[in-house]
Amino acid sequence: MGKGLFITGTDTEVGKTWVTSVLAAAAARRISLHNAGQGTVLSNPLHLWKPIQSGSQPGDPRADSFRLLRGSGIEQTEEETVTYSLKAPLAPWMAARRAGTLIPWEELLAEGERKLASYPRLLVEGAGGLLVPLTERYTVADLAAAMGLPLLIVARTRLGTVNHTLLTIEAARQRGLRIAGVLLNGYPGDDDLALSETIEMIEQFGSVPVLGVFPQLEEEPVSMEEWEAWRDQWIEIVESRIRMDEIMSFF
Ligand SMILES: Nc1ncnc2c1ncn2[C@@H]1O[C@H](COP(=O)(O)OP(=O)(O)OP(=O)(O)O)[C@@H](O)[C@H]1O
Ligand SMILES: C[C@H](N)[C@@H](CCCCCC(=O)O)NC(=O)O
Ligand SMILES: [Mg+2]
Repeated sequence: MGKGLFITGTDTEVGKTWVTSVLAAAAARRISLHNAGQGTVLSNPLHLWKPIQSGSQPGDPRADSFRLLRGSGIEQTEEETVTYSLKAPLAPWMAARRAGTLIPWEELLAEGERKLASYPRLLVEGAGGLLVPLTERYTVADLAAAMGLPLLIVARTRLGTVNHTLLTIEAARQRGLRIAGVLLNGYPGDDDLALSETIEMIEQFGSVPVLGVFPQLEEEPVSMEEWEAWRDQWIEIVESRIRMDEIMSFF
């Protein structure tokens, strides 16, 4: 069985797609360097999966399936990246219901199992936060639990995030989920004291490590060349500010 991490967030729009793609880019680079040192070349060192996306279709530059691949530089198709795409920008259960369908839960789990068995490393991005309903019975947390993957929780840096993060941690623990750690995203660089206090509160009350802080940067690029430069810039940030060894010990 391959190893993997399930990336969730304290909310929708916290930066899960952004964080997942730059972690994948940095991890792929590390793996390629390691393999080259050993004289082996692996074309796909890791695989990305967005089980369900709502509000966009493959091919749309705003779709998570598109941005995950552009941001990471990982070579896989968008069709391999996302399993179900739903038109309405809503919780997947409701987006599916509005489309007159239901996400087939057993098939979704089977696809997750297949991916875990097929790839040495898998990064999975949820939709919205941990308790977002995917079907009339199951949430994002149930998918992470069924796949047996530890959680990486992406949170904001602004006021309010301590509460959101601790609630997410508590809900995860209640469901028996393991937590690899928390990543804070979008720090505007304006108050280092408040940032370190936020980290201290999350670590002390949540008993989880905060594995790094991503700064707030300019908006995402458009052209291929811009995406490449964007990636390089983020790989440097990951290598200098994120505890990548600890993150990679999980996948
Ligand atoms: N560090 C950052 N600096 C600047 N903008 C960012 C940063 N991280 C994310 N963004 C922007 O914030 C928006 C939301 O990010 P993203 O799409 O990654 O959120 P998400 O948690 O994946 O949301 P969803 O629940 O829809 O999957 C995007 O427009 C993204 O470009
Ligand atoms: C539409 C969003 N972008 C997201 C789903 C977010 C659902 C949030 C529901 C809620 O917590 O109220 N979809 C997705 O990640 O594909
Ligand atoms: Mg996303």
